[in-house]
Amino acid sequence: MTRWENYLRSAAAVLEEYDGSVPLHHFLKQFFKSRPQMGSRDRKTVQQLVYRYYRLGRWQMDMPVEDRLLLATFLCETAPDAMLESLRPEFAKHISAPLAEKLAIAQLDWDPAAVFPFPDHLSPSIEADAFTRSFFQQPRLFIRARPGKKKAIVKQLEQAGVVYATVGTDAIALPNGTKTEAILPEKSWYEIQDLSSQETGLRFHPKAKEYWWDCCAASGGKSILLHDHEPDIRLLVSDVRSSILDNLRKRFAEAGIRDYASRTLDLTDPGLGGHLPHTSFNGIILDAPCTGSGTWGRSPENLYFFEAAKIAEYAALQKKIAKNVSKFLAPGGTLVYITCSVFREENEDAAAFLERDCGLRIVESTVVEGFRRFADSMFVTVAQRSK
Ligand SMILES: C[S@@+](CC[C@H](N)C(=O)[O-])C[C@H]1O[C@@H](n2cnc3c(N)ncnc32)[C@H](O)[C@@H]1O
Repeated sequence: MTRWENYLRSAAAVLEEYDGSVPLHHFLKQFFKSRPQMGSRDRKTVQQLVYRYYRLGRWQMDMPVEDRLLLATFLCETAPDAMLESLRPEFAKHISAPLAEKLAIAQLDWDPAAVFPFPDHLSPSIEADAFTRSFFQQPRLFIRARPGKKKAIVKQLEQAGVVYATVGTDAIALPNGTKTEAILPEKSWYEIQDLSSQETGLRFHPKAKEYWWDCCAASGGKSILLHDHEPDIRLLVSDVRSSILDNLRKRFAEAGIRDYASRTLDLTDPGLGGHLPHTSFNGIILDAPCTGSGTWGRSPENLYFFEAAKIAEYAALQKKIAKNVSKFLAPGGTLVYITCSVFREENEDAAAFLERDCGLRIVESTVVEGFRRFADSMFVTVAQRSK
C-alpha cells in the first residue's frame, strides 16, 4: 500500500469512529494518542484530510469516502498537493483555479443547502451562497497587538521569516499552525484573537473610573480588549465555569492586569443581584453562549452534525440572560451584546428582545462578516438604557 493510500485509510478510520459528540480536535488528539506509530507529518496529513471532508457538509455523500476526501482536497486547497498529483492528476493541474471553475471540472451539481443546511436561519444581511462557499477555505490565525507593541511584534515575525499580513490597526494574520509562543515569547505583547472578535471591541467606549462587567468572560479575550481601551476602569469578570476563570486569571497575569474582581455566576439565576459587588454598571459586555455558527469555518464538523433545534435552545437562553443582566445597567449605560453566530434568532431577534422586553434603545446592530476575509463572523449590538 502506498503512503497516500495509507493516509486515506487512516482518515476513513477517523470518519468511521467520530460521532460529533465532542469537538473534532479533541477526538483527533485521542485518536492519534492511541496510534503512536504515526509521525507528526502523518498526523498532520490525516487531520487535514478529515477537516476538508467535513468542509463539504453533507454534499456528495453518495461518493466513496476516498473519492470524497480527494474531491475535498481539490476544492479546499489552492497550493500544489502531492497526494492529489499522484492520485488525481486531472484535478491537481487545476488546483489554483477559482472554485466555480473547479466545480465545473469535477462535473458536479452545486448544492449549497447540502453544504450549509441552515440558510433560512441566516441573519438577513448575509449572502447565503458566499457564506456557504467560505467553508471551503480555512480561516487564518489572528493575533491582536497590544497598545504600542505592533512594531516590535512585526520585527520578531520578520526575523523568524514568518509570512504575515497586518489588518486594520492592531490585527496581524499569520499562517495557520504558526508556533506563536516560540516566535513571540513576550506574551504581554499580544493576544490570540480572531479579527472579527477584535472588531467587536470598536464598540467598547469605557471612560476612566467607570464600572464595567464582562458577564460571560470565559478566559477574558473581550475583557483584555476593554482594558486596553481604558485601563483605569472598575472591572468585574464572571462566567458560570470556574475552571475557565482560572484560565482568565493566568491570562490576565500574563497581560499585566491585576486590578479586577471575579465571580463564578450563573446568569440565569433570578437571585443574581445578591452575588454582585455592585448593582449598577456603566457598561456590560454580554458575549453570549451561542451556537458558534460564525466560527464553523474552524470547526466544520458542525456542518455535518449540528441539529437545528439547538438554535431555539440558545436563543431562549440568550433572552433569559439578557433580561436578567440588563437590570444592572445604570441609566445612560451601554450593554454590548455579542455572538459568534450567523443565525437571525441569536442576532437580530435578540436585539429586538433587548429593545422590546428589556427597555433598552438599540444604537447599532452589525453582522461582522468574517467569512469574506478568512475570519470568524460575529454579531454585535449596542443597546443603551435611557438617562
Ligand atoms: C462566547 S463565550 C465568551 C467568550 C469570551 N467573552 C471571550 O472573549 O473569549 C460564552 C461564555 O458564556 C458562559 N456561559 C454559558 N452559560 C452561562 C450562564 N448560564 N451563566 C453565565 N455564563 C454562562 C460560557 O461558560 C462561556 O464561557
